[in-house]
Amino acid sequence: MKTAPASPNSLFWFRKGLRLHDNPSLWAAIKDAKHLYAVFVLDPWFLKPERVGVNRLNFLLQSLTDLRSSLKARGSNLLVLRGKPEEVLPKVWKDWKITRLCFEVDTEEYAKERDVKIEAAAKEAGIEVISCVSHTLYNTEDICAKSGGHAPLSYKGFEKAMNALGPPARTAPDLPAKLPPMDPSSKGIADKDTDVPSVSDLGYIEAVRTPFKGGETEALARLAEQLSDKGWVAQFEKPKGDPTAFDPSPATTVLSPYLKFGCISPRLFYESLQQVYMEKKEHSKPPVSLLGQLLWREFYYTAAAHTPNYHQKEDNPICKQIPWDDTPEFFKAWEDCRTGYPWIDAIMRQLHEWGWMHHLARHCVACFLTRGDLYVSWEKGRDVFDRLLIDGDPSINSGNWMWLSASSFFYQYFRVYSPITYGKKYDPEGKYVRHFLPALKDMPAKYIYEPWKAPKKVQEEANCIIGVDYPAPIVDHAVVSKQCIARMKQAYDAEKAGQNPSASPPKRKATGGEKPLTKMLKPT
Ligand SMILES: Cc1cc2nc3c(=O)[nH]c(=O)nc-3n(C[C@H](O)[C@H](O)[C@H](O)COP(=O)(O)OP(=O)(O)OC[C@H]3O[C@@H](n4cnc5c(N)ncnc54)[C@H](O)[C@@H]3O)c2cc1C
Repeated sequence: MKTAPASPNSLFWFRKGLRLHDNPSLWAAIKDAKHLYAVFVLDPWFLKPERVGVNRLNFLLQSLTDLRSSLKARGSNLLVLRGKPEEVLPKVWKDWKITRLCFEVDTEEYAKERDVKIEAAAKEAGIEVISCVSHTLYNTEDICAKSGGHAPLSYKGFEKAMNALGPPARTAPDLPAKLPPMDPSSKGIADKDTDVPSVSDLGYIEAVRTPFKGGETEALARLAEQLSDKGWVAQFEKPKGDPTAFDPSPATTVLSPYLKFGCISPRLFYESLQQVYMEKKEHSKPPVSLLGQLLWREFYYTAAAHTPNYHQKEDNPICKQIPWDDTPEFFKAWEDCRTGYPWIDAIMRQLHEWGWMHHLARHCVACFLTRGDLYVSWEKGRDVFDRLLIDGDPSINSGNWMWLSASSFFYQYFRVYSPITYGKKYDPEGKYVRHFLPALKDMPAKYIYEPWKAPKKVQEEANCIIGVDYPAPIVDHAVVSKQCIARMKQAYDAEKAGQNPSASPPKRKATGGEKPLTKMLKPT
């Protein structure tokens, strides 16, 4: 057997885990290393506005810029390479005489397939490969092992498995102030095209609008700031909290995009929370506490990594086979913020502009698209979120969409969010709606959630004619929500009886029994 060289030339491949703190794979890369080459590979497959929206791409590039300057401060650098990792990496490991390759474990389906290929090619080239778990609190396989060999499908089951494992591993120590250098004579390391590009360099023309900035520096500051109000942390309870809060800041931490890209370590978040709880003995508990939220992340990661076909309805053993409708006009109206329900359209506008919305706001639009009103497949909504969210994270996203559409995890399909009264409860004046839908900014509070009910004169005074300046509702919630519940019951019953309801989906036209309100409710 070939033994690893005493002073390896290490290649560290950043993918997620865009941070220097708590980075065990980076520690493995620098151990006794003579040289360290840190790279990120921009795969052109992802770099398309129809796959990744401008806000998330920009967030990623900001994170890379931040990482680059942190590495430079430690005598190293980050080289941004372009192309398919399977092609780019073998080229550089030959050029740079690499003998050790390190990266963080990624449990997403596409990443696992890619990493298996890279690992095999590296080993073939005589390169030692080391990868460590640090994107999740636990190795998802260990959770499954404590849960009878499968992913727990309830939070209780998850907690039981987790408790059997004990607390997660401690965060890795801080890295040394100086990292091993690159060999200055190495081919290509000073090339301009290894700099971090901008979104426009990558062909994006749309403006970046999200107020959130990517990077480890920003993430650490955000974590410190959010946890500095210890009373708030101790009392945190979801689903309490205001989904309409946006100015000056939302009601939850907005750590999700930083966790998605690994700008912040989940174990650092975990340890920081434990410190607060040590001080504040009276505190909320999972699943509703802030720690509970972090554990939901872990729950979905475990389910995704150990469920075949998790990201689709078909052949997914945990997903109910509900025969959703194929009504592209409904789907498009939802995606383009044109349902005529201000609460729904404002949330979708926040998604387009910020790439982030409060959890309960996500609930409302996901319920509306699927089992609540439009009866469109969760996979379609998931894809829109996947493209536009700055925290778009496949394991969490698909899991929550299955939950909200009552396809898995949650089965109370008869509990539907009202697109009229839900937002009003938190924000009777409609500040949130006015901000994200300026067409309605002068609509009196009385009509802000149901502008089609405003008399013509009121609409004129508000400079917002329904059907002209803002659409009339595409469906009548009071009617369609009842139809949807009945259809969900039918689908559940069919599944119980062993039938496959997907085989013959009942037809439902956009202009069916419920009549689109665009025609039904003429503005008076
Ligand atoms: C339909 C739908 C789709 C979603 N898609 C995503 C997604 O793509 N990426 C994503 O990170 N979250 C997703 N969520 C979960 C949740 O809405 C966000 O994680 C949360 O709103 C992010 O805001 P925050 O960081 O302020 O959360 P906080 O309440 O401050 O929670 C802290 C962290 O806990 C985790 N967390 C919180 N809620 C959940 C949850 N329900 N499931 C899993 N982890 C959770 C997140 O990592 C979050 O950053 C989705 C929810 C729904 C209903």
